[in-house]
Amino acid sequence: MERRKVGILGATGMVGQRFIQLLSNHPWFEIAWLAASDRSAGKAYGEACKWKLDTPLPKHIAAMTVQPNVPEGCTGELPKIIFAALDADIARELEPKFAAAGCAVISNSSAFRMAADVPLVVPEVNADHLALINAQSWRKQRGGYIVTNPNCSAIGLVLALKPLEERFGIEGLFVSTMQAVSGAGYPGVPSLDILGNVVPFIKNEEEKMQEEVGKLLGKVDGSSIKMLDAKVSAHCNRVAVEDGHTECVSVKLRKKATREEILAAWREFAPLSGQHLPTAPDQPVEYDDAVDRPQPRLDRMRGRGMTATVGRLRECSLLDWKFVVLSHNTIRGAAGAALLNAEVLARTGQLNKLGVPVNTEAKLQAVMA
Ligand SMILES: NC(=O)C1=CN([C@@H]2O[C@H](COP(=O)(O)OP(=O)(O)OC[C@H]3O[C@@H](n4cnc5c(N)ncnc54)[C@H](OP(=O)(O)O)[C@@H]3O)[C@@H](O)[C@H]2O)C=CC1
Ligand SMILES: N[C@@H](CC(=O)OP(=O)(O)O)C(=O)O
Repeated sequence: MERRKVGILGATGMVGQRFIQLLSNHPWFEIAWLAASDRSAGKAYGEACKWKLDTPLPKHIAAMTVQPNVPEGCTGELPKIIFAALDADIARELEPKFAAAGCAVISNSSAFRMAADVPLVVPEVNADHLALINAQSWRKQRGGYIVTNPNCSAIGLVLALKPLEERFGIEGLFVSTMQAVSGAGYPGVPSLDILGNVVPFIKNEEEKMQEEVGKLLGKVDGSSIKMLDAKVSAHCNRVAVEDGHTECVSVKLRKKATREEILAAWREFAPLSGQHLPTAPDQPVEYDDAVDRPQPRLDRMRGRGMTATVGRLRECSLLDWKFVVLSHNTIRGAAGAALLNAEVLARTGQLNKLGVPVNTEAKLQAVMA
């Protein structure tokens, strides 16, 4: 099968590099275009980027020229599938330009996550929300659209919560995070601030987690999302860990559940099985019953970085149950999340009619039974 050509906006950053790593041998997609800021445009990628990952930068990618960050600046044909890894302010300006040019913009940034007609999606949790793209004006005019994935801490959290919400309902939750430094991009948090230290503040993070969980676990209601009716309180902290966000969660359920019932809900959670999506892990949520797991260094690469590891399930004297969840912030929490969204869009035919006006009848068949 011929691979579809894709582009990466923000290709030189921490998430952009993960996109390159995950796309390098992807069976469905091939990198054909890379863009970053004006500082990088015109340079060879290998010169513009400080490669920080532990696999080598592929030679053919290092030799590619970084393009200007506008659709019309492309030498040759602009790929119609754009993975975007831009800071929110820049994304707010640039992503609509690419959607208006008929591209599927598969975004990591928070800029449009809470917009009423923009899907905020983790495929195992709410793939049916992708139907919202049909309400976007870019879709009607030239076929383009924006799809987003959540904040990296919200992703691990909702993977653990979705099986509980489905079976028991969630009334409220309290979560406290320990977030890796790679979450702040490169160069990110100064070493003198973080070494031997914990910083109990990440700008806007608690607000984003709280509101995104409501949308992710919400229900499609016509052409909008009815938010989950639950109270969410988040504390977010930066810790001296390279990759992997750890979260301590206490949850109040609507229906009482035993420990065995909760473990079964996680174990049996396999909404994408049978879809054969290259980036989907066999087990999206894995429980480890060792007393001292999950740990970022030991567990972040489970399921090739796409599995959320849960552990330490025990009764909570304030709410009902408490547990710990860990997920890789730049794979499951960013580039891998966007890639999985693109794979679902490919499977459901939503990457076919880009660059042409689209009849807005919802064609998407939800991939979840
Ligand atoms: N790191 C993480 O764990 C996660 C990050 N995200 C989100 O993903 C996005 C990217 O984050 P991250 O990779 O960490 O950030 P980085 O700071 O590491 O990278 C930013 C990227 O944006 C590019 N850029 C900056 N200005 C412009 C511009 N005007 N036009 C085009 N490109 C520009 C940079 O290019 P240049 O090199 O030329 O400056 C670089 O490629 C952010 O919205 C972030 O919040 C989401 C989930 C997790
Ligand atoms: N702020 C997160 C990463 C991130 O970029 O989040 P968002 O995509 O919501 O801006 C962290 O520091 O770990």
